[in-house]
Amino acid sequence: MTTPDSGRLPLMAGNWKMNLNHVEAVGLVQKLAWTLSDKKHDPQQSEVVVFPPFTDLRTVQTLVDGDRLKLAYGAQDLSPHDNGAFTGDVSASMLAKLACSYVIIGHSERRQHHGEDDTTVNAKARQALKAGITPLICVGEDRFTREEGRHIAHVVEQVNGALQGMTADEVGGLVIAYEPIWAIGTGQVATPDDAQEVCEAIRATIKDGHGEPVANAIRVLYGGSVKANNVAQIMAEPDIDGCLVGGASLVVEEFAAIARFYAMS
Ligand SMILES: O=C[C@H](O)COP(=O)(O)O
Repeated sequence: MTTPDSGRLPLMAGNWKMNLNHVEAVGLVQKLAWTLSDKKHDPQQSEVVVFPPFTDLRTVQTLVDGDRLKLAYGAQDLSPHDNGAFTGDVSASMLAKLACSYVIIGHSERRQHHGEDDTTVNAKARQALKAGITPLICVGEDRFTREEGRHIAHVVEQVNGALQGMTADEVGGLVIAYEPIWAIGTGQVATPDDAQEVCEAIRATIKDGHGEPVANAIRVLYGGSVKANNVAQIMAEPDIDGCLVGGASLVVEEFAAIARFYAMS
């Protein structure tokens, strides 16, 4: 298999959430890099990114740089502010100093537990872009919204809110992850058809707002109970360019298999 017809390099992102201390982070990153190399992972077939907690970022940076690992890394959140009296926050420029390539923004757990709305997500995404870090913006509906049949409208509203006021160039470099909340950590992965329906709507929204070339360039991921045994079906969908993986990214063999979805028959 070669890079998909879309020309978009699949992205397999491992969100560790609030797990692993720095000793465990060293173990996981080393073992992941070793496993991918042992299994002859082809970086032209998928880009692999890990998202450790803030406290592990320096450790991961040192490992990736020192051992020239073929892994990228990013942060799970950032401040919407430049700097100043914002106790506990971490700024985009701090993450840029740690050479983070990506930052997750608007994960449903941030929206749910920290009251983040689309305005916050937009402000954070702008901070990331200003610092040269690629935002990975999460959107997705809860079970109630889906049962009412409002999931597409809900996600489209989140996407438009997150991208408010951005230029086509800025939008073209983003990653958007569709994560239905009811699928996160539940084992209830969305069907490929359901995931495709929403990812297609996300791309259509980008096309309406920013034009076809931008819509064709942007990578749209699916997240929610992705495992080695369901990734191939999800990745077969034309508007899904990768996966945002939680629990399974903490298990090296599982995440390595997900990253190597292209090798599954
Ligand atoms: O960021 C990752 C998502 O929340 C998915 O988590 P999960 O793979 O454990 O369902």
